[in-house]
Amino acid sequence: MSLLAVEGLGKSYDGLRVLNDVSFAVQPGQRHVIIGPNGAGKTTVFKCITGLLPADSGSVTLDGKDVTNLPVHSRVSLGLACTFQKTNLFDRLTVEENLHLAVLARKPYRFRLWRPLPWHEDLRRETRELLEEWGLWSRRERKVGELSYGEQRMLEIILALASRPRILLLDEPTSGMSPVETSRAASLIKNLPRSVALLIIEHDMDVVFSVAEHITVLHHGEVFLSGPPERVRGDEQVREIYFSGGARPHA
Ligand SMILES: Nc1ncnc2c1ncn2[C@@H]1O[C@H](COP(=O)(O)OP(=O)(O)OP(=O)(O)O)[C@@H](O)[C@H]1O
Repeated sequence: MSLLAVEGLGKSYDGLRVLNDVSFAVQPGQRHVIIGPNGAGKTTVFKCITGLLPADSGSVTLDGKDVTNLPVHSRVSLGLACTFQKTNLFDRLTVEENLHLAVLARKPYRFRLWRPLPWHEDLRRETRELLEEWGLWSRRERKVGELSYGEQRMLEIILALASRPRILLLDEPTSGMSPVETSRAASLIKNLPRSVALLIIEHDMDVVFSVAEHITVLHHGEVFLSGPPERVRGDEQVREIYFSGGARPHA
């Protein structure tokens, strides 16, 4: 069974149709990349999957459960996590404090001043494990606002993992990064654990082909092609879509 299934998704903004009958599926642990020219509807698909926007038609199924009408937080508790292009960190807190808050946010408790010590120690230990696992130990005391843009975006991916998602959606994880940062981010993404499936919107073709196991090409709000990277790489019309910007998809 697919981990995520998007079926017949349709969406309009003010009467203008931007998604039309979009269907694709993501398998457990799969690295699935969505590509398409500017305005193809990629971010809108993400917003419908996460619940930030209601779909006009179609359905979103997560691990066999229809989540089409569920709010964002319910989808998160079913194992969905997402990072968007704008970073969402606490600049004045340290790397460790940001991560600690992300770990804390996963715990199904409301804030209480007095908690048994082991509870706090568990949180702290988990935070430290994540810092070590992702090579952030030496920078744990740095204020997030002092990190480079690329480091902040990578930290955000790591924070998203703190919720132990089954599927992580990354919207243009390398946008705005220098070439060095881009290759670091690509290797971080490649090393993410297989317990989490990845659905990634990406424009950088080197990153796309180094990470993707499956690619869905969106064009004018429709799925133009969905298949393995070799098929996408060899498709003349996909090249035309990207490099001439003019081709309409075959039906
Ligand atoms: N809130 C909105 N109101 C009206 N139109 C919108 C809104 N958000 C997006 N659009 C339009 O919907 C279409 C799809 O936008 P979307 O951001 O999903 O595309 P995209 O493929 O992610 O583009 P990009 O690669 O440039 O980020 C575009 O024509 C865009 O202008």
